[in-house]
Amino acid sequence: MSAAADRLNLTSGHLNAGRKRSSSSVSLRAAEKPFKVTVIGSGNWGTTIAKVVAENCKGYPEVFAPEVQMWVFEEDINGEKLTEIINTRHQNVKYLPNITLPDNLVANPDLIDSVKDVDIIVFNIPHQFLPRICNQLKGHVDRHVRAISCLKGFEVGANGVQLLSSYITEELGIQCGALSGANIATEVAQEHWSETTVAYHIPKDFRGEGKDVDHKVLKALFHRPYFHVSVIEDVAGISICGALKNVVALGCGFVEGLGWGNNASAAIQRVGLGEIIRFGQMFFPESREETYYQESAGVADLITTCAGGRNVKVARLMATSGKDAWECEKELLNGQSAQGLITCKEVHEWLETCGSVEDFPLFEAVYQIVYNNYPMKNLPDMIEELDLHED
Ligand SMILES: NC(=O)C1=CN([C@@H]2O[C@H](COP(=O)(O)OP(=O)(O)OC[C@H]3O[C@@H](n4cnc5c(N)ncnc54)[C@H](O)[C@@H]3O)[C@@H](O)[C@H]2O)C=CC1
Ligand SMILES: O=C(CO)COP(=O)(O)O
Repeated sequence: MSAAADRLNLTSGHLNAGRKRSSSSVSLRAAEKPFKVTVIGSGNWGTTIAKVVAENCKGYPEVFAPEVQMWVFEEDINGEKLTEIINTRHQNVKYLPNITLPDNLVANPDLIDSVKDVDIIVFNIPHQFLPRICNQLKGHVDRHVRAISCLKGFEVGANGVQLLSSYITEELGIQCGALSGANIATEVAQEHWSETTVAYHIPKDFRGEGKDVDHKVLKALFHRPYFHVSVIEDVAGISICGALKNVVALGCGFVEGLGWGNNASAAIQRVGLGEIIRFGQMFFPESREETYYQESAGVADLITTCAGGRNVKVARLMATSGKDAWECEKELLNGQSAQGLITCKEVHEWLETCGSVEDFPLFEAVYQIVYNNYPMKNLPDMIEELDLHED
């Protein structure tokens, strides 16, 4: 095959869409051996991303193996296994109802079997389950496998506060980037247009174009006509915003539930964005400030989550019902997870460890409301009292 012939000219609607820094070229080298892709996770976002990935793997057989495995945490749904329902009716009736999934997406309840001979793993589970999943995967994933984390959260432990992509790299010894954006799953699943950001560092042991995963391969894997992808390098920036906007969204839900309206919600988002950026500067100096403003994973995700995400809904119900966070999550989400409830605790623990709680009054206020029943109506004072700009 000639050099020209072995390059795929992906349609302009594919690689060329939008402003893109990483993929000025529209050509993508056919893989020597098509990359085999597995998605770990089958919740609301897990299933949506699996649909996106399966559509592209079917569309680009020169680059990807058409069959995509999706690891499913098996559940019994009215006497039927969820995996059987997905594989026969091509719907995830519990976590993404009324969306038809591609028939090349195969649900697999066996985690280890789902990553057999895999080249690319897309992690997409609620982040509290990641340590157990990584533990199970240890020894079953080759070091040349590449990964993308779609999770939003942090891991806080003996190593301090860690990005989930770094945690995956450390636990499994594989290169891992991240995908994050203004992406309410059901809207993406319904193929309403949105943008996202993928961030990935090319590893030192990169084996070459056509043999290994690079920015163009990642763009081909995730970009759809209805899901426009920007590929950048700032893994830390997109991950910090993805994790922390869930905490800010809880604050928005509280003031909305109290009936304070749009001004109060905007004030929470303003303060929240400032704290997100400060958190990045203090603990992940490698993150880039422009990521927060320019990328979908930045302020756009903050806006969409505060407008219509699950975290804001749970917090709103807490305010209107007086019920605790866990009751509200259970009542509203049918097994899905409002990640901000866990992230605000992780952030609090980390900030306490490093004596920085007072630098992040909104994050701390959200934590105190969720875990220690502080009155939400005191939120403005809780932010003001600790305001760094006061004399
Ligand atoms: N849903 C959304 O709109 C978006 C979510 N995200 C992020 O993606 C990540 C995954 O979220 P979703 O897919 O929405 O999950 P989800 O919130 O729908 O959670 C349900 C999933 O958790 C699984 N699960 C329950 N118990 C488990 C266990 N013990 N071990 C492993 N898995 C278990 C369920 O089987 C199900 O697949 C989260 O970090 C979330 O913040 C990111 C963008 C959009
Ligand atoms: O991350 C999300 C949108 O990008 C979804 O936010 P929620 O988890 O609050 O629904």
